[in-house]
Amino acid sequence: MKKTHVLLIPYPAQGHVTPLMEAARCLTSNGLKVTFVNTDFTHKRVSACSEIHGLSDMMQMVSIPDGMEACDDRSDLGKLTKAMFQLMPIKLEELINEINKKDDEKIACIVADCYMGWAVRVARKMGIRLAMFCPSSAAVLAVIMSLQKLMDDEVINCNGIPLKDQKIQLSTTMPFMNPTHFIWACIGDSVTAQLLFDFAIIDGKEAAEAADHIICNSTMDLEPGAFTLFPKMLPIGPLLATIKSTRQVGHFWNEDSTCLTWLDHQPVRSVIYVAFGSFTIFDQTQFEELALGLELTQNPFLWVVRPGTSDNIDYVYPSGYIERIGNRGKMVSWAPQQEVLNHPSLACFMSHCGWNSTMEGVSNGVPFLCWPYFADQFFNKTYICDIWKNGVSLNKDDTGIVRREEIKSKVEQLLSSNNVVKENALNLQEKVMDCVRPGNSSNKNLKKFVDWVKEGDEHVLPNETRK
Ligand SMILES: O=c1ccn([C@@H]2O[C@H](COP(=O)(O)OP(=O)(O)O[C@H]3O[C@H](CO)[C@@H](O)[C@H](O)[C@H]3O)[C@@H](O)[C@H]2O)c(=O)[nH]1
Repeated sequence: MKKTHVLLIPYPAQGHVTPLMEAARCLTSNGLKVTFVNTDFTHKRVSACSEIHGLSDMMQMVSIPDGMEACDDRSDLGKLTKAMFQLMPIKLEELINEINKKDDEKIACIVADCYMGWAVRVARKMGIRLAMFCPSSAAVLAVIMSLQKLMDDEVINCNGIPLKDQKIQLSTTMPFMNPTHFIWACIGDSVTAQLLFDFAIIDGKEAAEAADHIICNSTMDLEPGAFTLFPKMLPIGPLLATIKSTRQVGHFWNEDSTCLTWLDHQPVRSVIYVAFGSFTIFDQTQFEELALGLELTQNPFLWVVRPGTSDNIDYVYPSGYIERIGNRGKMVSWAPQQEVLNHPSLACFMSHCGWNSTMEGVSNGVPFLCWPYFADQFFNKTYICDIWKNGVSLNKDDTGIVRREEIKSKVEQLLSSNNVVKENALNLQEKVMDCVRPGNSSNKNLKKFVDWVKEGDEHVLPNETRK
């Protein structure tokens, strides 16, 4: 029997590839055939790190060039985004033509990352239906979809630069947002911010408007305001491999699974898990303060010290540190994070608040110590500390450093016996995990989305508002 064939294309970053691969697994387990298109560069990284565990034969992984030279620095997100915008539409069209020539099951639908909005032009030109995937919070996409209103209200100018230093609300049911925390406004320098605004955000808005549906790694309970404001956004999250007792796929670095055995030997709810996703870079001073702060806490800790990205920072631990810490601390270069967060010995998560880490921590009832670095992470911290109240913030001093005493004091505050934040984290976990149970909101939204892909436009998709 013929299968409906869907093409999925993520932005080439860790926090985009992994959740879209998980979405792909949800689609294949619902009977769809998936072609997953990475950039050549990402494809090599992913293939080098993982035998792609548990991928169904309904899913093929392919790649196209990203428009950069082999020697170019892909951590320059502005340049990368512009290069992809210029070359990838042509390459994607060629790829689809090639697939359609060979394969009886022609591409019926493109599901593009909302930061790869240029896909809308390919979909239109080739007459293929388009849906989008939102790897960040629905609130971030709600901001992108409200660009015109934000310009009309003079919150931002036509280049996306914030004009007001006061918090705004997109609707009365949405949280207050600081325009200086809009995603493009806090990515790197002004040149990078402008390139991202011009080549990802503007197109992302157009594509989100044109797309029939936008599937989101979120839940109705977490972001009711955003999903009510834009009902074409369908929460299907949390997208977690651990829900299906499988392993997360699509890593850019090799996971060090020895930390799971180490966790097995730690007391229940004792370990501080410290990980800052795939982009965060600290300078040596900050690195040392963090090391010494963890030492001061007296708790066991598991710390992901990811190899430096483009600037190849080789961190130096404080003198005698490794000997003093001994087995109380475990440092790894990349952890199987979803399994770590699911481990009973976890007490809290010191995190940069990337959206995937946020969803993974929330889904496991782990309270957060928030330390945002860039992009949407400042807003995600607002969700955690001010709206859901399942975490506390680590504050910088006047020189921009989070000091060791701050780390010690916030860990103690968070882990003290009667802390309501821990209780909030457990309550939130229950609500969020309930959404994926058969018949509940995320599960229904996924099924409706799959039906729409399979059967075409006759399916009207009102957003599944309540469980
Ligand atoms: O040792 C580690 C550390 C992380 N992860 C995984 O890597 C992903 C990281 O994603 P995320 O927490 O979202 O962080 P980033 O990689 O920094 O993600 C980028 O993309 C996200 C989605 O758009 C944004 O929310 C972030 O701000 C942006 O930095 C998660 O699934 C983690 O489980 C591991 O498996 N092992």
